Amino acid sequence: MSTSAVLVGILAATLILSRWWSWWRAPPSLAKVPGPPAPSLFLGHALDLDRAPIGTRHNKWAREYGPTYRLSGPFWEPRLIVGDPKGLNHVLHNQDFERNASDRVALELFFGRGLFCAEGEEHKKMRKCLNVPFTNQSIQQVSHVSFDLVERLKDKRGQKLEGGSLVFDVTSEIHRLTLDAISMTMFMYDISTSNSDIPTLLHKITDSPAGKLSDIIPSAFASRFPIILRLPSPMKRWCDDLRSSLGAVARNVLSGKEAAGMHAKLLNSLSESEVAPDVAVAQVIGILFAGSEMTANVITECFYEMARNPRIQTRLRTELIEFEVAHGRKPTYEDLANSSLPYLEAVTQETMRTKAVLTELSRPAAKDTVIPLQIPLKGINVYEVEVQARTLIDIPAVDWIRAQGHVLTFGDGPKVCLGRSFALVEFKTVVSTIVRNFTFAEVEGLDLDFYHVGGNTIKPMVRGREQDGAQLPLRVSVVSD
Ligand code: HEM
Repeated sequence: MSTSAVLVGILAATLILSRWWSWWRAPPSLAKVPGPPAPSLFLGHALDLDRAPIGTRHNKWAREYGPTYRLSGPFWEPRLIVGDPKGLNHVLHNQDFERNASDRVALELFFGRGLFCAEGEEHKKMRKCLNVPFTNQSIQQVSHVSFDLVERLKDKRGQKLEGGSLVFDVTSEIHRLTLDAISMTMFMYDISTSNSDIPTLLHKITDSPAGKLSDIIPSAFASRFPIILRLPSPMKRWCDDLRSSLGAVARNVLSGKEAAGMHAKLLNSLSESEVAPDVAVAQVIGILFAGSEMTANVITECFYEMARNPRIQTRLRTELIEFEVAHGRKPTYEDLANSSLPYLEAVTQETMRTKAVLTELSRPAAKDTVIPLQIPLKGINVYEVEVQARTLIDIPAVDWIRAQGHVLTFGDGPKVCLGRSFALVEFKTVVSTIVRNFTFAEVEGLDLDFYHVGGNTIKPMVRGREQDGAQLPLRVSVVSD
């Protein structure tokens, strides 16, 4: 028998024993939490949940079992789903719940040891340093970059369409735009014109489909033995390559050749806080990644909804045209930031409310503790759940949570999104310019579903053509004035 087979055998046996030990030690209250039966003996709900289109499982279970219920992960690992308003607030604001150890190792592989891997005092210190370049004043100073980029995209697309209409995948252009926006504002670096391999690597990492057995089994082991994530794999290779390419950009930024705007503030803040060079590089990489991927996803989801709701699209365009007529100019940063266009503001808020692109916020308990609830556990009428250390707690991005007024799109608590103000202004800049100049329509005969993909985000796929990867084909036409 080969050494690797023996190693896998030992790991499997240890995992099964440790799961059995967890079950045995589990507080009785967790065993009493209601939940759906697992469709697979060994994989629990993991495979089914990862393969199902977004929104089709959690919403149904919440109706049946209430907002707090229990699922099974691979090898009988209990997962507590907390959609209760008081419960989720408690989890997100309390230091007894930390980011998943395997997520932290994965994020360290992605970005290096920065904000995404830190907890407690270390996280607080890093966050204080990184908050400095994200003030409204700094965002205003760099807002022209997004305006210039979207104008460039508008002109390029306008020329290709020659006044007519075309069907094309809108995701790639928007991803490139948001990557350029963050890299140019934060780092004075234009990735698109640099022939860099960064966009291709990002694409490979974030478009790798979830729901594959070959991913679920290792990630089940990784939750107990995070070191597994460091073993050779295509994902690890892409991450290493990405880190070295982004690292080269980051080191250039940190050498401080150019010093203006947000870039200078980030630089000064990192140097004043005496951040070690490898941590500074990790912070820069993390911001580049988080700043491009999430914003692109939420913008493309908005275009999809515009295509499905022509009435809303027309109303938004009318507001934009009326604004231009009344003011003799296009909306500026101040107009967008101060919500001077009420319908654009409503479209933005509604997109943020309904399109959380991070599918779930996972926070395992760091110690044995109790989660208070507003709505009692179904069937047993109890207003709290006892959890033991390492119990995996998931807050899913789903309709019933939003219906209670919790917009968790940017998370909440001490780890709330660092770039939310930046993202909101960028969203409004891109959506207002593109919708003013182009119309979007669904493509007849194509149905789209949204799936959980690698990188824990949501991406669209064409039904029946899922193997082609993430894409959002829409019919785009030029608006004639
Ligand atoms: C619409 C766009 C965006 C969405 C939906 C989004 C969503 C989120 C969410 C849900 C979290 C919390 C994760 C958790 O609790 O574990 C988060 C964290 C974070 N986001 Fe964003 N984000 C967006 C844009 C951005 C941008 C533009 C940047 C940077 C310029 C950014 C940088 C970060 C960073 C650094 C964190 C980690 C915060 C910490 O751990 O303290 N995000 N984001």
